[in-house]
Amino acid sequence: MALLGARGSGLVLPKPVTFVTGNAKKLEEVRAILGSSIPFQSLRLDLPELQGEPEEISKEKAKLAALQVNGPVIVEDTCLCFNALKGLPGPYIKWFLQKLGHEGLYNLLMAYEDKSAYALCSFSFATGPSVEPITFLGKTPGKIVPARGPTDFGWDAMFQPDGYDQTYAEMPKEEKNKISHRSRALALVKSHFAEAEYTFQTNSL
Ligand SMILES: O=c1nc[nH]c2c1ncn2[C@H]1C[C@H](O)[C@@H](COP(=O)(O)OP(=O)(O)OP(=O)(O)O)O1
Ligand SMILES: [Mg+2]
Repeated sequence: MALLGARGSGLVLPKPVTFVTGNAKKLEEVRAILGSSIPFQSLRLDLPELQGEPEEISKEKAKLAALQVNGPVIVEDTCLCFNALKGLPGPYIKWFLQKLGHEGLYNLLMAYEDKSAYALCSFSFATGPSVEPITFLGKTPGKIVPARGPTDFGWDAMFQPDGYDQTYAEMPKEEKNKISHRSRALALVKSHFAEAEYTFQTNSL
C-alpha cells in the first residue's frame, strides 16, 4: 500500500478525492483555483438537479456522488440569487437560464429597481457513501446587468461583482478566480484539507 501526500496524523482515505460534475467550465475553474493544493481526479457525471435549500442540495448531491464513486467525493452546487426575488432563481438558475436566456433573465427584474444579487457556491465533501458530507459556502455580492462579454459560461456575462465595473465574463479569468463565489468556498475547502491532513491509499503497490 502506498500513501500519497503522507503528512502524518490525518484520516486515511481509501482513494483519491473525485470531483464530480457535468460542467467542464466549473472543472476548469476548480483546477485553476486549487492548483496542486488538493490532489483530485474528476468524473464527468450529470447528477440530478435537486430542490431545496442550497446547503441541503449540495449535501444530497455529495451523497449521490459518493454512492456512484464508492469513495471520497467533492461536488458543488451554484446558485444565482436575486435579492428583489427573495433569493430566486437560486438553485434553479440552470433551468431559468436555459429557458429564458440572458435577456429573459434580466427582464425578470424589470419591475424592480433593486438589481442586486449574489452568487453562491456550496461545496460538499464526503469521505465515502456512508459518511455525512461537510459543506463549505462561498458568496460574492454583485448586481444583474444586461449581458456583457463572452457568453460561454452560464450567467457570467450578466453578473457584475460589487466593486468592479466588469462582469465576471469580461474579467480576466485570474481576476474572477480571486473574488468568485467558487474561490471563496474553495478557500474554506483548502483550510479544511490543510487541517485534516488526509492521506490517500493507492493501489499501486
Ligand atoms: O461561476 C459561474 N458563472 C456563471 N455560471 C455558472 C457558474 N457556476 C455555475 N454556473 C451555471 C451553470 C448552471 O447553469 C448553473 C448552476 O447549476 P449547477 O447544478 O450548480 O451546475 P451544472 O448542472 O452545470 O453542473 P453540475 O454537474 O456540477 O451540477 O449556473
Ligand atoms: Mg447541476
